[in-house]
Amino acid sequence: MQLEIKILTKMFGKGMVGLSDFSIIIEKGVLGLLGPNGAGKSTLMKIIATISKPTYGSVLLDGEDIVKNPDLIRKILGYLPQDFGVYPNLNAYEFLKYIAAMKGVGGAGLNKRIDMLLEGVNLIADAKRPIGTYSGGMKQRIGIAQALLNDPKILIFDEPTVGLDPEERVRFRQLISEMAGDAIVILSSHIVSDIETVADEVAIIKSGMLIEKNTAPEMISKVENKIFEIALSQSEVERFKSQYLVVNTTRQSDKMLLRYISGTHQPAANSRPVNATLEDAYLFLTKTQPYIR
Ligand SMILES: Nc1ncnc2c1ncn2[C@@H]1O[C@H](COP(=O)(O)OP(=O)(O)OP(=O)(O)O)[C@@H](O)[C@H]1O
Repeated sequence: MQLEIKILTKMFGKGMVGLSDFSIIIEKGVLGLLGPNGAGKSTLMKIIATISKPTYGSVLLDGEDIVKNPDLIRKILGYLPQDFGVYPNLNAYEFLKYIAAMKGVGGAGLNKRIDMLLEGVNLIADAKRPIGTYSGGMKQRIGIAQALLNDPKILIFDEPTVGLDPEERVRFRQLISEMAGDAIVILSSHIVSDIETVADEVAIIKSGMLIEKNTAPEMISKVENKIFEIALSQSEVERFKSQYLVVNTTRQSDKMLLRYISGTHQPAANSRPVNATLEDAYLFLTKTQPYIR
């Protein structure tokens, strides 16, 4: 299975651009979308989920355009939107049965699948109380379960880990690894480590355009030997920031410890090299690299 997105553009009123000539090929596995606020991640996911139509461009599922024929993807799609709403008076079982009916999922195995999903998102114990009484993280988990109801071949999760505590984030990653199988899974997050642990490939988006699509180790290799730390006094920090791309600043007794990317410059005197992370690569690529056209 393959999704080929070709020169996709989404323009909103008043000249707002959601996506601009965006092209990417997505194949089986987990693709993590990273990008600053307003980069276009949700816009891209909504168009693939056929919730929104592009201004122009096409989305081909194994060669067939789903913009023209949305039913091709809808029956094999699981989607968790960013602003997932629930019916507060229904309990988890009732809600999932309702979504199953809307998706046309039924049959003898439905109750078993609902139990398995509720187990997977750790909601069995709370499954009989109204969703309106759930915490934000619990609502997010019922959202994850509903996206998986129809054993989808294409799964789209818009910021699925928002509101999840660390233990639930680990559980989510396990669930995705178990469920992914032969599916295409697309997920966005602002938490780089969430993407790094679960994604086979990462796409970095900025201003509606693709900056890089690669595996996390390949991206990290682009900043290998470029990451340094230096301890400076408070008065030296601003000048240093004007010369180098500083990715993190922490206080260390009377000094400031700056983590920075040397880029094409020589590292500053008295710096020490440190191992690069995906977060460093992300910041380097979003701050310095041109867009892919
Ligand atoms: N309905 C809309 N009307 C006008 N502009 C919109 C609309 N939806 C999105 N945009 C604009 O399109 C751009 C991309 O937005 P989008 O929500 O896709 O970004 P995002 O990467 O998902 O951001 P975030 O990480 O903050 O969720 C932004 O500039 C946003 O303001």
